[in-house]
Formats: sequence, C-alpha cells, structure tokens
Amino acid sequence: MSAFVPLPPLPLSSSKFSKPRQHAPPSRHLTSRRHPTASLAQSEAVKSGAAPVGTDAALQEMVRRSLSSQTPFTRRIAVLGSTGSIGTQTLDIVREAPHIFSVSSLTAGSNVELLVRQAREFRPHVVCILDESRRDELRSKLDDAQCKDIRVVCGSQGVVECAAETDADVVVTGIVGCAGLLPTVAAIKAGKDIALANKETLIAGGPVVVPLVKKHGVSMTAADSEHSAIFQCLQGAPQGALRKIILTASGGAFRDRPAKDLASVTLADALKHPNWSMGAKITIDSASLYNKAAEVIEAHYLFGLDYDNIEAVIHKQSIIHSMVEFEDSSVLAQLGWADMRLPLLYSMSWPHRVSMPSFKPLDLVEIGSLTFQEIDRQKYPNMDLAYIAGRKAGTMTCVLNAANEAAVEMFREEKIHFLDIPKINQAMMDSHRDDFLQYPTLDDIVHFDTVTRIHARELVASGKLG
Ligand SMILES: NC(=O)C1=CN([C@@H]2O[C@H](COP(=O)(O)OP(=O)(O)OC[C@H]3O[C@@H](n4cnc5c(N)ncnc54)[C@H](OP(=O)(O)O)[C@@H]3O)[C@@H](O)[C@H]2O)C=CC1
Ligand SMILES: CC(=O)[C@@H](O)[C@H](O)COP(=O)(O)O
Ligand SMILES: [Mn+2]
Repeated sequence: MSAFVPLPPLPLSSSKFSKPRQHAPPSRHLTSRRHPTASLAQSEAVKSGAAPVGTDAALQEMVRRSLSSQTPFTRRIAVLGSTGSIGTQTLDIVREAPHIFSVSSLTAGSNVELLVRQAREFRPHVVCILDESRRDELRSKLDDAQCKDIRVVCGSQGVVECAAETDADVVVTGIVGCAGLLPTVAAIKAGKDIALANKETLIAGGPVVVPLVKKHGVSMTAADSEHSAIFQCLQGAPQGALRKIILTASGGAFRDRPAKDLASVTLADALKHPNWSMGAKITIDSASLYNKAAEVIEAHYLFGLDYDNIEAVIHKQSIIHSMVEFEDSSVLAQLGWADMRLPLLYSMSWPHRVSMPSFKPLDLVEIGSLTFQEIDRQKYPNMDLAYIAGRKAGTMTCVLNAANEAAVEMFREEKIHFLDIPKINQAMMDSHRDDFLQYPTLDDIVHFDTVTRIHARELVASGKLG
C-alpha cells in the first residue's frame, strides 16, 4: 500500500538542542516507501536524510500532499488485540467506512465470544486466540458455511502470523504490554505499515524497532492521541523548525487528590479515569502518570527530540492532545474530543483525511475553558524515572517498562499498594545498572523484559520493598 514519503518532523543533527545520542538514531517518525505518487526526487532526498526544507520544493510537496490526500484509497487492516479498547474502536472505524477499510486478521487474548462476533461481521482471512486451550472452541464456533474458510490459529506464534502473514496493508497494534513487541517486529519485517497504539513496543524495544522501521521502509504512525497530535502539527513543517514537544496529561484519577491521600487509594479508585475510557492497564498508568512518563519516551523514539525538549503539562479537559513549539516560538496544537477514534483513524489513513459522519465536531463554547497546570514530580515519581531511563536509553527503558507492567499486575492482584508501583520501577532500574546494555539486540530486550518481571515479583515476595 500506501505509505507516503513523510516530511521529517525534525532535523536531529542540526537542532541546537541536540546532544550526542547514546543509542541508534531515532526514526524520523515515518519512513519512505512505495507511495505511487512520491516523486523520485523526494524519495532520494529522504533516503539521504536531506528532506526538502522551507524551499519551493517543500511548498510544492505540501500542495501535492494536500491534493492527493483526497484521492480514493483502500486499506486492509490487521487488528491485533481486536477485543480490547483500541481493537473495538478500530473496528468501529472499519464499520463506518467499509468503502475504505477491510479486515485481514483479528487477534484476541482469551475473549472467544467477542472474537467470534467480530469474525462473523468483518470476515478476516485469519483469526487468532492467544489462549491455546480455547482454539477448538473458536474453531467450532466458526465452522458454519459463512465462516469455515476463516483460518483459526492460536498462541503467540498465531499472533505473529496474524501480524505478518496476511494481506494487510496496515497493522493496528492494540495488544497491551510488551506482548505487542514481537508481533510488531514481525509485521515490520514483513513490510507492513504500523498504526502504533501499543506504546510498549517503543518503550521496551525502541533501540531495535526504530532502525528496523527504517531498514524495512515501512511507516510507523502513532495512534496514541498525544503523538498523533504532534504528528498532525508537524505536517508540512520545515526540517529543523521543531524546538519542543509539549505533551498534555489529563492528570489521571488522582489529579485532584493531595499527594498524602495517595496512601489510601484503592484499585477501584485508580480505575476511574476522568476523561478517557480505556483498558485497565493504561488507566492505572494514567493514575500513576506512568502513561505520561512512557509517552515522553515514545515521543523521543518517534520524533527524535532530545529529552530536554520534551515536556508534559496537565490539561484537565483532554481537548488539546499535545502541542509543538517551533524555533520562532510559534506553538501549534491539535484539538479534539477525548475520543480515540480520531487518532486511530488518522493513523490508519494518513495522509488522507476521511469524513466520518459519526464523529461529533468540536464545540469550543461547550468546552468553555482550557486549563494548564504543572505536574507535581514529587507526587508522581514515574515522571523523573522516565527521563532518567530515557536518557540512559539502551535496555533501561525496557527494564522500566517491564517493572511497571509487573507492578501494575501485582497492584491489580492487590498484592501491592498503588504507591509501591514507582518504588518497584525505581528498584528495578537501580538493580539493572550492572547488566545494562547500551546497544541491545531484540533477544536482549526479550531477556531483560522476562527477568525484570521475575525480579519485581521476587522483590515483593521478599518483603524488602520498603
Ligand atoms: N485504550 C486506549 O484508549 C489507548 C490505548 N493505548 C495503548 O494501546 C494498547 C492497548 O490498550 P487497550 O486497548 O486499552 O487494552 P485492552 O486491555 O483494552 O485490550 C488489550 C487487547 O489485547 C489482548 N491481549 C491481552 N494480553 C495479550 C497478550 N499477552 N498477547 C496478545 N494479546 C493480548 C486482549 O485480549 P482479550 O480481550 O481477549 O483479553 C485485548 O484484545 C496499550 O499498549 C495501550 O497503552 C494507547 C492510547 C490510548
Ligand atoms: C487516549 C490516550 O492517548 C491515552 O494515552 C491518554 O493520554 C491517557 O490519558 P492521560 O493523559 O491521563 O495519561
Ligand atoms: Mn496517550
């Protein structure tokens, strides 16, 4: 399919804020590939790293792009994690725009019932249930005349197959956690474009995934609302113009509680997000601000900016989804309701703009006011941990991610308290210093993801967490 030659959002090497990188150079967010209308000149420019900047060529490119964004197109979509929050919203989009989107594969963890309903409605070639014990049940529920041709696979290898061995143009990564890493890597290697919801892919695997995206010439377009906002603000920006990224944060479930009250919060409290309806893990991450912390690292890997130039601010309304500041001090923002369908749609259709009648237009008068507030770094230690891990790079962000996943699991099992989450993250990062690898392989990342989870659980079991 599809992928368009991007205007690189920023010139890493020429930014006056840039410092020497400690890891493989980050992606320019999206890389060139196969778009039928992409000019040879621009393909060459992007390959050489010298994309058009503030020149006539750049202006022509912008005009060409805005015109071509209206041309008809179709896309086949692989939906990983189709039964979750991201997956079901992706399918809402497909349902509303069947003239553009169709489904090539679906995967679920264990929710056979919903997967069967989805398979009947969207008729993919292949479906996967991670839980191998439910494969026969899935097969028998899809054995009638309409569905018997749908292949049924299972296990983590089945997920990889649904990501890579299909006729999909775009893979929407709606799996939660580092479990999304290997299927995403397989999809990239198979030349699929990625609509990235699963941020853990980059937090854990950034040093490996970013070069792989470049090597295989696929696009990786953020579905995460903040990074979609940034990417939208960067469309048409001249190379070298970006100075700063400002991520917005809702503040999560505990934003209006004083820090001292966090000692008494419960799992049920943490699951009450003020603005977004999302899966349990990311909702808890929003409450601990780990989600924002992870999004700082995600922004680094997607847009290549130094950590000094990535900020976050609490914006309670979640209407501005993020902002960029340019060298001339101009700030651009992207606005929309707190509805993931919009960033998902953009990640699936970029550079096109698709009309969706069910999307309610933004009403600024209804919103009334937009407010901003500094993040309290004492109350939310995960923010500082992300900057430390991000600057260290290599395997450190993988360890932070694995520690947090294990900690959130234990919090959901009610084995630890909410305030233990950042303590576990810090402890795992501290104990990783001797094993740290600056230039990990994918196997190294999988290894440290596995052992960190074990160590985090051992730490809690030992009673030494403090
Ligand atoms: N929800 C949102 O609005 C946003 C989410 N994201 C990111 O998107 C990703 C998905 O989040 P969300 O949709 O909320 O999560 P959910 O928990 O709602 O959905 C997760 C999906 O993945 C499946 N799944 C769970 N564990 C595994 C596994 N180990 N291997 C394969 N599949 C698995 C689940 O199957 P089953 O239903 O059968 O358990 C389900 O389909 C996360 O990385 C999150 O950070 C980013 C921005 C916004
Ligand atoms: C919708 C989305 O992108 C989430 O990642 C969202 O950002 C969570 O809200 P917080 O700002 O509370 O983390
Ligand atoms: Mn987000």
